[in-house]
Amino acid sequence: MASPVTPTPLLKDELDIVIPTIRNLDFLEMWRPFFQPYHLIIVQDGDPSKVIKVPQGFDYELYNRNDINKILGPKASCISFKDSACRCFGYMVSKKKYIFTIDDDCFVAKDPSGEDINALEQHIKNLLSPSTPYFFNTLYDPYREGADFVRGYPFSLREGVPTAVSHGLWLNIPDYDAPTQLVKPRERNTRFVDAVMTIPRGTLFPMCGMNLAFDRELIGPAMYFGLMGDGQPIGRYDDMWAGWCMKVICDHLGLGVKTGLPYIWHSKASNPFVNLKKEYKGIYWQEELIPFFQTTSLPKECTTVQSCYKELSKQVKAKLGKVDDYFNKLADAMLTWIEAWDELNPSTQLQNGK
Ligand SMILES: O=c1ccn([C@@H]2O[C@H](COP(=O)(O)OP(=O)(O)O[C@H]3OC[C@H](O)[C@H](O)[C@H]3O)[C@@H](O)[C@H]2O)c(=O)[nH]1
Ligand SMILES: [Mn+2]
Repeated sequence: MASPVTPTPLLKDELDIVIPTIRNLDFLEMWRPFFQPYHLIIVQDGDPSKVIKVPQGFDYELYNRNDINKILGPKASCISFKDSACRCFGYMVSKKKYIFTIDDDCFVAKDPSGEDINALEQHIKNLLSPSTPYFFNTLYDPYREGADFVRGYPFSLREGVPTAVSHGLWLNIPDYDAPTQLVKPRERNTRFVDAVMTIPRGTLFPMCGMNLAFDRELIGPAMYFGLMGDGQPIGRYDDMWAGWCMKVICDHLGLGVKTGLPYIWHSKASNPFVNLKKEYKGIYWQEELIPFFQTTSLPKECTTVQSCYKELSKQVKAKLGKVDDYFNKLADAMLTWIEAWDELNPSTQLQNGK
């Protein structure tokens, strides 16, 4: 009797898993059944002389700060140090169409039936099915098995648009800001919501980098996680900044962003006092940043992610430079990022990421 053929994991040779880390990578043992077939890109932050042990059997490349400096030269200045924002270097050096990024304190969660959740498989499903940013489907993801568009949903919109980003969530430790963490230190997220939905066009959202996947060819150059951490006045706004820039560009280019399933189990609460020191400026700056992104418009001549991003950098400098000089530096770093991206990925300067 022939042994059952194990199905080839979806996108096995078209997806890289990017992990920022300052710790050991034992968490991979729990993910082995789901991650082992895939190539890992490990971005080691902090002291490059520290040896990061990768469990046996994983196919990976590892970059520390010395490697980043060697590969990018002066352009390495745009890659953050001592902040998880460094993960975006992994997006830049990857050669694959898709990226899944996960933190090293995120583990396999269980769904209400007690089954292990293959977060990677769900992200791939999210990315391979269209999004519906122009009209909200009240039964959530219409492309999901057992669901569809509801009555009154325009047939002209049922084809949907390509999905650029899949934003997953977290059981146990929720991704709260420091003030919320301080007032609710024991709060845990126990609610499993069985839904995936498209974030409507024109709506921003707080993108968390903990459990995130995206189509690198559609939106990769917009996934810059900014200037954070060492030497910078702000931290823990890396993924937020990337999410706002990305969403404005996705809306402009007609691409979709989904949030919801899959869940991971977030195991470690970082120190709220340390977090407060990192993020406090962001808490009041964002009251000006959000209106900026909500009112930003990109000219129709911007038809590639790179051209959109360069235009966004110009507007950041013009309109946010007066909030704080940091945004002038960030606007310049956005341009450096795109230059570095194009140097490492010469073939991606195409129309609309196609
Ligand atoms: O200096 C650093 C600190 C951490 N990392 C790596 O980044 C991942 C997240 O670190 P950690 O789990 O300690 O922080 P959280 O507060 O849970 O992270 C959330 O908020 C900040 C970021 O937006 C992050 O994406 C969120 O998940 C982890 O893999 C650390 O090893 C680092 O590279 N450099
Ligand atoms: Mn964490």
